[in-house]
Amino acid sequence: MGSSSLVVDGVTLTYPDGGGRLTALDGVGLDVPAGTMTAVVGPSGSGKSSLLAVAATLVTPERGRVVVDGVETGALTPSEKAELRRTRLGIVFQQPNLLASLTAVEQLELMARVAGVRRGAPERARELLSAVGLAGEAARRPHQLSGGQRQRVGIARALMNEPAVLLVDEPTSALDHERGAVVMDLLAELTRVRGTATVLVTHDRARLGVADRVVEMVDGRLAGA
Ligand SMILES: Nc1ncnc2c1ncn2[C@@H]1O[C@H](COP(=O)(O)OP(=O)(O)OP(=O)(O)O)[C@@H](O)[C@H]1O
Repeated sequence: MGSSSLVVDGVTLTYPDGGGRLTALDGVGLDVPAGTMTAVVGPSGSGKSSLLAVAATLVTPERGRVVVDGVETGALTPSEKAELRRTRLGIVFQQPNLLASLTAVEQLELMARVAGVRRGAPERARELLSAVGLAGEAARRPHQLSGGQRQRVGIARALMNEPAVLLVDEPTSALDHERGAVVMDLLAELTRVRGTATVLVTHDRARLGVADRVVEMVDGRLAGA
């Protein structure tokens, strides 16, 4: 699939473990076309977070390739990788880590400023907050938002620089059932509307129906499609 926005191919990653090495990813391959969402499930310690870290270019695998939006990341310098993360990757962490002193709309505008994009940023920030159902909360600071609303600000912020690839770590872990369902539906909709190649790591098997594809990580290997 040459048109996939995210290609992970034959990736092996190990960590130091006592005197030896622990294999966290063992020849993992994953193609994620634009506008589709792949959910990654699997037991604790199976390698799901490691896969996201490799796809995010935060960790360099020993073997294999990671291609983001057509860019081979293997040959990039650290600063080129940082630039790639700012401009082509959207990352949603378990905890959105919003800045306490900034309003919702300012959290998004800051993202644009960091990426060096100023033109149209306020309008785009408001449009994205509206897309995640927070048009009325734009002027609120994190302590004035619920956990689910903060998570949605984190999602909107990740989309601020129009990333080709959206990486999402356990988006519903801090949310109750109903709010978790809202976030999953929202991610599926944003994936289609914004055309991102989305990878979502989750423990929650109840709402996998909204993903285009579900893969299971077991002992550092991917199974199922
Ligand atoms: N920085 C590290 N140094 C050493 N070992 C690590 C490191 N990070 C992860 N590991 C090990 O690599 C394996 C895969 O971990 P990883 O965090 O990717 O799993 P996971 O599926 O995301 O787990 P969880 O669902 O609990 O978050 C585990 O055995 C873990 O202990």
